[in-house]
Amino acid sequence: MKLEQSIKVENLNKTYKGNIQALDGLSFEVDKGSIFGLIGPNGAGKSTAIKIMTTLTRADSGVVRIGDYDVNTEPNHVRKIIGCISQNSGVFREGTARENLILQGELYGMRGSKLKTRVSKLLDNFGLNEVADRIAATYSGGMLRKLDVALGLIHRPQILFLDEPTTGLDPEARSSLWEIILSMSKQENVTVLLTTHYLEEVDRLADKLAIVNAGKVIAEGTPASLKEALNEDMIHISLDSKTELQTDVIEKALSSLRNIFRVEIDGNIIKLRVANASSTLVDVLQVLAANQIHVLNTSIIPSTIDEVYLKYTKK
Ligand SMILES: Nc1ncnc2c1ncn2[C@@H]1O[C@H](COP(=O)(O)OP(=O)(O)OP(=O)(O)O)[C@@H](O)[C@H]1O
Repeated sequence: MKLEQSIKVENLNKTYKGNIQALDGLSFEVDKGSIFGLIGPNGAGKSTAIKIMTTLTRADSGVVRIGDYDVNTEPNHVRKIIGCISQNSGVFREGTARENLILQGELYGMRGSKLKTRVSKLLDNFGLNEVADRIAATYSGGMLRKLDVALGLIHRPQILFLDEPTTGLDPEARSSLWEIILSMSKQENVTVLLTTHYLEEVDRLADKLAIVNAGKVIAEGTPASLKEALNEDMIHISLDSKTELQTDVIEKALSSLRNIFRVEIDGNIIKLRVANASSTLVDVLQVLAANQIHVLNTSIIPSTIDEVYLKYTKK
């Protein structure tokens, strides 16, 4: 069954002055209520895509639909249903968190008890109650970023755009911010599109991701499906340290097997990069046993999203 889409990007092109091509046929779709990661090297075109999707700039050609609206012909409708957190903070540093949130709500036409209740809920959910009445200039980087995201959510957007939201935060602040974003997106059924250079974040958080390079999507899928498609896991085999290591025998024995891309012998551990790890491990153990090489234990280490990313972006 095809899910309802919140974002549809079709064949987007954008060339900046000086003939700098930022987007070259970028296309992808984001399911409603899901978390979607756009990853790619510096200059791949992620921020440009976000600027187009959030109506801050226009594409030269291509179609973008945000919810039920077209960014070119209905930008005002788009702006009402999205929240954006850009790389630069939008917090007014001389105001408190509460004042920032009230001001932002008023900009969206919210007033009275409705606004007050929303501000209290966001201060609560983002753990900003204690500092709510202190000016933002005194906040830590983590608190400022939380306030930024809270500002983006004040008007209950359907779709939240986060451009590198956690850059510069320490691991604890990053994980705490993500926990809140995840919980808010589930509570309020918000679709989240994020860009980040922290690949383990998209691996853990994103339902789907797209790898962008030179302005186009070069790979797309769930983190698990992309890793599976890479089909390059590691096998580590520990050998008995009491027996003398016969490197040449091991290398010769393993060279008869298919599915092994790389063999490295590190002390008493044989490290193999392989395809079809489970069945290859069975073959490896048989070959080692036939050569009287005694194995103590084995482990399969699945490939990471970093490896998927490097494979596609290094091409
Ligand atoms: N306003 C602009 N004028 C001219 N060139 C631009 C402008 N904005 C971006 N570019 C260029 O367009 C290309 C794509 O940039 P963009 O910022 O969209 O990439 P990105 O993937 O977001 O990179 P990063 O990860 O560094 O934020 C780059 O070559 C960049 O130098």
